[in-house]
Amino acid sequence: MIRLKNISKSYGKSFNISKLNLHIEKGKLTSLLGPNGAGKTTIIRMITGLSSYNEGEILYDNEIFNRDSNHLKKKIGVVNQHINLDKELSVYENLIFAGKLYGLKGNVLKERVTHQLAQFNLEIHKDKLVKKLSGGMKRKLMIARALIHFPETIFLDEPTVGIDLVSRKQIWNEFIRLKNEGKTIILTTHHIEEAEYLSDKVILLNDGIIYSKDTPTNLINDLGKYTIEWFEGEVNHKFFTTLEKANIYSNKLNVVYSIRKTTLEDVFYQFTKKKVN
Ligand SMILES: Nc1ncnc2c1ncn2[C@@H]1O[C@H](COP(=O)(O)OP(=O)(O)OP(=O)(O)O)[C@@H](O)[C@H]1O
Repeated sequence: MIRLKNISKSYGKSFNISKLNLHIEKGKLTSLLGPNGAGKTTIIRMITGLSSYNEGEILYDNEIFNRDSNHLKKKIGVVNQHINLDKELSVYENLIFAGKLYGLKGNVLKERVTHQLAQFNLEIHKDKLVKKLSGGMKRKLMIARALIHFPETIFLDEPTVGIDLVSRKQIWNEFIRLKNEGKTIILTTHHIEEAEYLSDKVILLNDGIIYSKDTPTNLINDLGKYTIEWFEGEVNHKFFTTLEKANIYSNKLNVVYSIRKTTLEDVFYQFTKKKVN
């Protein structure tokens, strides 16, 4: 379990996290969702030792984690939001280099690299220089690289940006496989359907403050399981706990409408609208 206790951090006057408390459960996939600038990357950077904080402590299984906790860092894999591959090296060389940084060598290193190339459909590109890869391929390589040492805890900061739908779904399967192996995964994404599909828990945050933490199903049920959607100058939504209540309401509408199941995207949209406006 990862625990943030009373974490405070500020970037001058522009952004402030004050006494943040958070538990991230072991073996689960937890998503951090929030609008641009909510603080998702800042939180991930603090938990992975890439950013400092002013106050508080971070614990991995009751052990204090700081920027010098190298033995704990070896158990972590991080996919950064920004592409930070070595673009003058090939796909294969990037994976070899990353593996060596984690102390892998010989046949073990070669086997891991071969495994990762296969998992992310990168075999045919293995000798290409990174600078010649498409954006989606670079993203896949970022994920393959972060998992080269089979980490226990995996941080994915917008890992599937720019990846096509088919590849994205293959990557989702890989994340589910990792979760089923007992890995702890922390995800940020602007693909809300990705978070709905993958997450055990979703954290909604804005301005460095956590507003909710629950399962996708509970967050959806809290808003109302059924949505009526109609257009009257703008798109309108109303949420209902039962289909019967939605039907009664819809009978009073004199416009074209649709009734559908509420999604996590509706939850996120309502949350963001309220917090940003
Ligand atoms: N190095 C920095 N120096 C100053 N301000 C920063 C720095 N990094 C981030 N910020 C500010 O901190 C706030 C939170 O940024 P952060 O990147 O954590 O948000 P985010 O939720 O990940 O956003 P996005 O969805 O756009 O990636 C923003 O207002 C941002 O401008």
